[in-house]
Amino acid sequence: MTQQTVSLIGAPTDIGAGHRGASMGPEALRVAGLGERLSARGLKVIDRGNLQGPLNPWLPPENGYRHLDEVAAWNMAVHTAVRQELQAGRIPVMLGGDHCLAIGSISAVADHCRDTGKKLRVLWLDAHADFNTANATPSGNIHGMPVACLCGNGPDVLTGIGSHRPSTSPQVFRQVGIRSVDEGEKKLVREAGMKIVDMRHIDEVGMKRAMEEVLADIDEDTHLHVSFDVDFLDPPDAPGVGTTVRGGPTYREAQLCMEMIADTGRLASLDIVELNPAYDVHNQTAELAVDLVESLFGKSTLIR
Ligand SMILES: NC(=[NH2+])NCCC[C@H](N)C(=O)O
Ligand SMILES: [Mn+2]
Ligand SMILES: [Mn+2]
Repeated sequence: MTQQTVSLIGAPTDIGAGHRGASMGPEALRVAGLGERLSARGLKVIDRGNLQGPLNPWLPPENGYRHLDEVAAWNMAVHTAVRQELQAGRIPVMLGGDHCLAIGSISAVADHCRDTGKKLRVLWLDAHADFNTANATPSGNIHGMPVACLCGNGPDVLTGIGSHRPSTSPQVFRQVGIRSVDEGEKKLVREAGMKIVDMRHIDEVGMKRAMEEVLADIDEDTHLHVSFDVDFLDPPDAPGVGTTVRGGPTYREAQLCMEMIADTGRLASLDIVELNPAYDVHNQTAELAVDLVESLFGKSTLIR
């Protein structure tokens, strides 16, 4: 097999979040050895450095959105960078930054899939559904809205990023690890028919069967994008995030999830978002994220 190339793209901003500090995420992932570990897995790694965008003015929401113009500017930068790496045949790994940046990365992946005739599948690993709208949001923070925006439900400056509006549809998503959905947001995910593997389902059937369900209809034509919100993980293991929710996957469950994704051989792009070093303890959450991303790229403890 030809050697695959991974491009690391830093997007150092907390523009869509309710806590400051995710802007330090890209550097914490580098310090935790992300590039070196992927190289050691046999991948060619190019670090594109960090994108630039507006500073965080830290203002209250206006008309239901906080920092809307700045969020749009950052996402346009992410879109362009991710698109470029895909066109060059590389695997873009977007280092957030908060989860609003998935609007830019996934719209780029969706455009690329339209160009190449691939079938897009997004695995959204998260404690949250991130399907809020200006009406449903309890906070105005746009990191709680990217999935809705990508499905065309959001402000024009965000739903219009990329060459197609909407960029994608709820059918494209499989959400895993979900355990915090706001009241109005629940109604929206139900109406949209969003396929959600929530923690209750993982408790009931186990991570193995839950992931078998999630990965069932992936085939050789699938472009698999993983949007990994680090708050997916159980907070005692991963304190370095702004919005912790108790009762996430254990270390072993998260490993199995990543290993089963790797086994499909279809991973073609990745976001690592919401890592917040201001809340971390000795960079342990960044190190855990790197460990799991290695598994996503095929590291395994299997002996047989
Ligand atoms: N990407 C995240 N961490 N999202 C958290 C969203 C929290 C909450 N549902 C909100 O909309 O404000
Ligand atoms: Mn999220
Ligand atoms: Mn989250």
